[in-house]
Amino acid sequence: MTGNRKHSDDKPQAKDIRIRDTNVFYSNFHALKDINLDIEPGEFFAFLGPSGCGKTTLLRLIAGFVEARTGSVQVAGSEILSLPPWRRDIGMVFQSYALWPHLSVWKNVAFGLEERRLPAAEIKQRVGAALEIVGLNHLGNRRPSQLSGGQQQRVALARTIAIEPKVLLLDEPLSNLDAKMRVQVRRELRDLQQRLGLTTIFVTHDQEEANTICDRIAVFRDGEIQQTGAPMQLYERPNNLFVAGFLGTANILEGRVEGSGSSRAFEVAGGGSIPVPADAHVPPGAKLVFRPQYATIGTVEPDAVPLAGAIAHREFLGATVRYGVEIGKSTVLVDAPFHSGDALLSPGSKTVLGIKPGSALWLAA
Ligand SMILES: Nc1ncnc2c1ncn2[C@@H]1O[C@H](COP(=O)(O)OP(=O)(O)OP(=O)(O)O)[C@@H](O)[C@H]1O
Repeated sequence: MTGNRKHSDDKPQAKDIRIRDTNVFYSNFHALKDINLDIEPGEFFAFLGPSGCGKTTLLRLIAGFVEARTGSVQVAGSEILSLPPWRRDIGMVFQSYALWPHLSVWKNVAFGLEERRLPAAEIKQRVGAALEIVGLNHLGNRRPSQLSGGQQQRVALARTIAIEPKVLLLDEPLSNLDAKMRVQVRRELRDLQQRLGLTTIFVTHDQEEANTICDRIAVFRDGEIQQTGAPMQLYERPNNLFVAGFLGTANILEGRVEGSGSSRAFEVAGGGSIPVPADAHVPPGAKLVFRPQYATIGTVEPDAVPLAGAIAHREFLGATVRYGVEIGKSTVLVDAPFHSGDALLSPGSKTVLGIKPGSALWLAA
């Protein structure tokens, strides 16, 4: 992108981030608890979790706006917690974009470079290159108020890229955009991140956003990381009920495991029994969890177990019909494929679900 990059492919060398035994308090409130996390060079990594779980606090800790009581954060092998924010070489894009309203797009992008007192020729080159990367070179003279939300977001990105950070931090950067723009801009973000090869952390509470653009995700809850993994891994093999419920729709059947060894069975609260596969690891207090597409409705395949239920509600979604089905004390969601001419099941009618024990998850809180 600019003259002082050392690599032949014109990409900065991607940096890794290592976070160890990190605790953050706001007065007496324990906001981050024993965080340990490795982010690989060039990874697009998401901090995902509900509001107030500590995602932004960890991002701000890395950026230098929050202090840790214990622990360490290393970027490319160097400890950064003792450095002030401006010496960390970390670029952060805020939810609000934080653009200067009275400055042109060009001036907004140049601002951080002027602060660093770079030579005018280099500023010109870097601003031009950064605006080129985000496709806004033709709008350099406009003010932020004369841009769409997506364009403003790209100016904020350009401003951050221009300082050539080692690491890019994005704090819910799409939340001010409407649904259609969000989908478009998130693809652009992914594409840009790949081209720049920058290690990037993306904070979001939207699992679809995290799933679609990130290589790996850390799921947060109450200041702790519950699980870290690739989106598919978290979806297919969640550690607990919270992670299962946060990534996609998870049906939880109330009940308990009884028996032992090869005769274990999950006794469904309100009626029904499902054998537990011999190799299944079942934590104490586990519930049976399954995804809506892993049960059949009205038919039971040979390796599945029947459970009697009643239709509580239905939603016609086009390619599928999503039924709410009451099974004992639980209501679960099941997707049935829809073909033209199919008769839909009516709320109140009795039905049977087919559940394959092998596709079930056994998860505790
Ligand atoms: N400056 C502060 N002083 C005291 N408590 C704070 C401060 N900043 C954040 N908190 C609290 O710390 C917890 C974590 O906040 P944080 O902003 O990291 O959450 P988050 O997961 O990013 O949430 P959101 O998605 O709503 O932004 C919350 O309970 C919040 O109220």
